[in-house]
Amino acid sequence: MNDETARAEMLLAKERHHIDNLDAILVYTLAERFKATQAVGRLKAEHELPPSDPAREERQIKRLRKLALDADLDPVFAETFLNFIISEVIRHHESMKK
Ligand SMILES: C=C(O[C@@H]1C=C(C(=O)O)C=C[C@H]1O)C(=O)O
Repeated sequence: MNDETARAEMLLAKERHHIDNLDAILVYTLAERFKATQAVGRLKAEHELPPSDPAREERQIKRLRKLALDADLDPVFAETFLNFIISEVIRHHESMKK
């Protein structure tokens, strides 16, 4: 292995370590989000409120698209990702219904 390859390997390992830390943040963040949405789901089930709230979702998507643009993240990706999470949350809320 020449010096340049060795340096590339070192940079790769460093970036991958950074990625691993970011993945951990994502997992813990998602876990916290699902804990919060579970609490919302319990309230909805107890008070016979509908599992989904399309108006709230519309506001969230609008806000998230703006945040994504500010953060240099593809807003279409951000929207798809949030919709994926929200549909899982709604599925949980459906199953909590009495
Ligand atoms: C968590 C809620 O339930 C649903 C899930 C949402 C979410 O995951 O952000 C948003 C709106 C609802 O469709 C809520 O009503 O706040």
